[in-house]
Amino acid sequence: VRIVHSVGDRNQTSEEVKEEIPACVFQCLGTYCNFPFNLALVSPTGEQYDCLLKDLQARTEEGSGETIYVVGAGSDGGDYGLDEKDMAASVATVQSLCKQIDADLVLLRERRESGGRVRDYLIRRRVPENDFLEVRVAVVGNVDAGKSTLLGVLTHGELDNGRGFARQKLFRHKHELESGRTSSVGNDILGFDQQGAVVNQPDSHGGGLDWTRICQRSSKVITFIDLAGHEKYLKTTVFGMTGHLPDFCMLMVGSNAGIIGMTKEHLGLALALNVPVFVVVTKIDMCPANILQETLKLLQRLLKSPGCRKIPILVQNNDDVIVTASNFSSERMCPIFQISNVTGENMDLLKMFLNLLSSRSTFKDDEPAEFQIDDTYSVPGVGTVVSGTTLRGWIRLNETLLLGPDPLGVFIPITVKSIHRKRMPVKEVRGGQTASFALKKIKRSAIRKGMVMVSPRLCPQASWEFEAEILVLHHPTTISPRYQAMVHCGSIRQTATILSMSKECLRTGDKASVHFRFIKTPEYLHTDRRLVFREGRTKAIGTITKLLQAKPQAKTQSARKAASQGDAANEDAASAGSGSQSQQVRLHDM
Ligand SMILES: Nc1nc2c(ncn2[C@@H]2O[C@H](COP(=O)(O)OP(=O)(O)OP(=O)(O)O)[C@@H](O)[C@H]2O)c(=O)[nH]1
Repeated sequence: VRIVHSVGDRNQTSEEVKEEIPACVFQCLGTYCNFPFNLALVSPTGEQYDCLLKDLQARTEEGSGETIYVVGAGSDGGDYGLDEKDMAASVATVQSLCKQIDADLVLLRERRESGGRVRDYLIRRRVPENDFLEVRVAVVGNVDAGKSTLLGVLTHGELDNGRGFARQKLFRHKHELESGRTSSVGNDILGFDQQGAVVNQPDSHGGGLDWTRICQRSSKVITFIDLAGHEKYLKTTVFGMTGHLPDFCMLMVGSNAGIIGMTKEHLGLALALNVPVFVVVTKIDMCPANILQETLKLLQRLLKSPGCRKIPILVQNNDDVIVTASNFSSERMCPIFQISNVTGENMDLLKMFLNLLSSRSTFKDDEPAEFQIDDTYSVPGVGTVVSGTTLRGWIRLNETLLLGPDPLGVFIPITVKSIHRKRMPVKEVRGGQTASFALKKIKRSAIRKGMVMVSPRLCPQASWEFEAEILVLHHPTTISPRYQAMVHCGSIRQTATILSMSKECLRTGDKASVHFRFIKTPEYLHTDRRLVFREGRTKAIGTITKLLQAKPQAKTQSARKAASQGDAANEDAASAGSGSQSQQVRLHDM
């Protein structure tokens, strides 16, 4: 549980406190220094100020550039409150701390407690122009739950009429997406400025959204990964949940229809992949009260069940939003919103919550780059373009990375010709950010989803075989060696065969160590990565425990031929002209 920082009890004097504090409390060591004394923010000593600053730095780093900060609460988490004068002094201290780390302070709420006022602030670091915090939210739920409608309402700022008005806008947008310039998984963006106001403004003529403008004005951009609700698209949904690395999952439930169809399936998938889930119950304007209560009751029961072990919280007001958002990354808390896309009821609570979500990806400056490819494009005049997620490190323009593995397990050097982030040209991207790269000297057909581009420092190797600890969630009969099913791991999606297992056969609910082998090509894998193993209604989840390496092989004749064809194709693309900027801007990176 992310602990909301609390300083400023009213129960002790600073002098009493100083005597009690062991010296180690002041050695921040990069962790929180939770002052067990009052007035820490009112008039901190130099040493205390430094400690508070280090603490704030650590907390904003952990929260990918932001944190929720409580002024006037007890160090034990209890609310004590400050009088007006001490509150003003404390806020001045926090403002000064924020200035040091180039962050802004936004008041979220003020409460009155027995000892005075308590305030919650959002502290958000300023981002350079053309940069923004990025949070990915996968949108799942059964057909007709109102997914497209909600995304239309959120991103276009106009309410629905209950007959598909809001989603039409999205479809117009999607139609653009479908004209070959996007991934098969639809996505939409919602930008928030530094104060938490929505910046999306569709143009008055076509109703489209200018992504570049949104990104330029935003401090934070939420990307909704709109996954299909229909069962026949489950493969795409699983790919979206594993390959697009969502930070969070928004599970939509129609209040009148309840928990039907794919709802449980999608929830199970999010749980299997350890993606924190929040639920949005829609259509409350048209649902009789008793049916709504029944849906909520069943939903809460499902979330609390041993399979889910969540703590459902019905979000009713701003206080609930702040509490749930502060503790959401813990995965156990599961906020439930009840909204109407037609009347707009509770939409502000949902927007406030989205603004407070911070990315779960952590970033270290010195890590070697790793980028996973989830889609490829061939853009006239530009050449081959790949889109995907930067898992770690920095990737810069004109940098040379290793792309692979090809069917022989070989990685080849590749140069990044241009980079786009949300359709905006940029010079670099870093871990946690999605991007599109135009690549030099490679044919689109030589690249497939699941390949990676990594720093040569990583000396990447491809694996045909691996071991994983798996848990069978569902299988109608038994699984035994030679069984084949689709392995989803990150953006890898390939059939694998079970070679051997630590048990003779596996049934629903069984756990085992399993030795897999890919059937078509070796893949670039990591231990500790989650995987989903599925075939029809059969599903298992697991974690990779061991890679069984296939040595990188010397280039064979056919590989050389493929590479030279790539060169030729690329030269063609280059000679077709380089008026690429506008075309690339239209590209849909995630
Ligand atoms: N009255 C009312 N109607 C709604 C609400 N939300 C969505 N609808 C309507 O419900 C219908 C289905 O909504 P969609 O947004 O298409 O549902 P979906 O979940 O995206 O469905 P798929 O894309 O097929 O998975 C549309 O006619 C919407 O106008 C709501 O809050 N209230």
